[in-house]
Amino acid sequence: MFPHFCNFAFLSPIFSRYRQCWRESPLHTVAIQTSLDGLKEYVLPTQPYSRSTAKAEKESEYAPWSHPPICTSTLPGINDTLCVYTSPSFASGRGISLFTIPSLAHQFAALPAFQAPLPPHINKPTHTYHTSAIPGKGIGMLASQALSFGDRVTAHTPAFIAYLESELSTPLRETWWRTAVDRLPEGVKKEFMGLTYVYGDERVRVQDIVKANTFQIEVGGVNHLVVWPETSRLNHACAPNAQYVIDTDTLTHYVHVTRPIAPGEEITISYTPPLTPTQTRQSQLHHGFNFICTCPRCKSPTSDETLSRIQTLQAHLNDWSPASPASPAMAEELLQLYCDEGLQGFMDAAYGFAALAYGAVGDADAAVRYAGLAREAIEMKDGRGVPNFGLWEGFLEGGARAHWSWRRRV
Ligand SMILES: C[S@@+](CC[C@H](N)C(=O)[O-])C[C@H]1O[C@@H](n2cnc3c(N)ncnc32)[C@H](O)[C@@H]1O
Repeated sequence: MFPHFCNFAFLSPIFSRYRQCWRESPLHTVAIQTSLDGLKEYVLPTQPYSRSTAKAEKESEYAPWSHPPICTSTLPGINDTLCVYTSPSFASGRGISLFTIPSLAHQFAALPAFQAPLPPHINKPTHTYHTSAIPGKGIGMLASQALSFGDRVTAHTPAFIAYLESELSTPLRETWWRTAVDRLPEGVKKEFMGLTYVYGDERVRVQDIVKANTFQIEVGGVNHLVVWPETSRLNHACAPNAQYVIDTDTLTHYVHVTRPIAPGEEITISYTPPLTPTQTRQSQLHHGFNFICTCPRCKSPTSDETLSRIQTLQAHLNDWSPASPASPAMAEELLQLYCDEGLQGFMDAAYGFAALAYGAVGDADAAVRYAGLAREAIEMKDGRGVPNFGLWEGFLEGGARAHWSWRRRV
């Protein structure tokens, strides 16, 4: 049985913030939903692309894609075809392959990522980390030097993007995805094929790799699975010391440090929403990622009590009725609890509550300080395109005194 894989991504403007699990069916029970006629239109999955083919001479017709797209027949559930699009020259020759519908490939191709040279820090090796085997976790990423809040750990473009569908059978999907991966330049293809997997079944190796390593993004209203090979080595912790964000213009996956990391310490992100109870997180990790989390938060006897106190405090701070017990002291307690739980990468809401709580008692300096921290935390977690970023930007531009919350609790 295939488990499902969960991960998150946040995107705009053609993207939107999204969090969802990828559920896959067992290989042996998946019905082939495309007609046999459609098979005639498939190319051989492992047939290597030859630039000497006549079609390659017309490559500019397909720019930025190097090959004439090869497509499925029209799939009834989406009333469209899915095609393989590859650009070996993407990101200075790192390359990228997509499996998506033509209109969305067009949207991807219009992104700055395809239209202009990428900023030089993207896809550059950094000296911040190295990979190593971690007992019980496979390969992980360890800090190569002391890292501080806000330090950038990685900035990479993806190798593989696939439309999330349930139209194709697992074997057929494997055929198409393999074609997409086979067309990548050798370096990134090797990295992709060397990534970890869940089942170990060679027949579905590409899907297996995607299952263990994918993030999801929504593009034009459609979920896509995305693999960033370097970032894939980040293991999970329920109190992670790093946070990721995706720049939708450049398709770049960034990872930043959210609390000090000592040399040799493992760098981690959270695969699950960390403000859910231990059992929920455990179940998601087990079913989605096939491992039992043994991190300190999962073993802590008081972590769930702290979560419930966090929720109570947030409910009070969100209560603007005259009877509300909300106060700056309550906001400070909330901030402390987030820190105690190791959730420094998820403090945007807590900082926001603090900004409002201080503004509500007429402390403009503290309100502005916390609004700035809320904006910074959102930028690091969700990017600048999300509405909450604009909300705090607006607060800071207008000033605490102009905000609706000003002196609302005096
Ligand atoms: C995205 S990969 C992370 C890198 C992976 N460890 C590797 O060897 O390439 C996800 C897989 O890593 C392993 N993993 C990640 N975090 C873990 C943790 N906290 N404990 C145990 N295994 C973990 C699981 O096997 C999971 O399916």
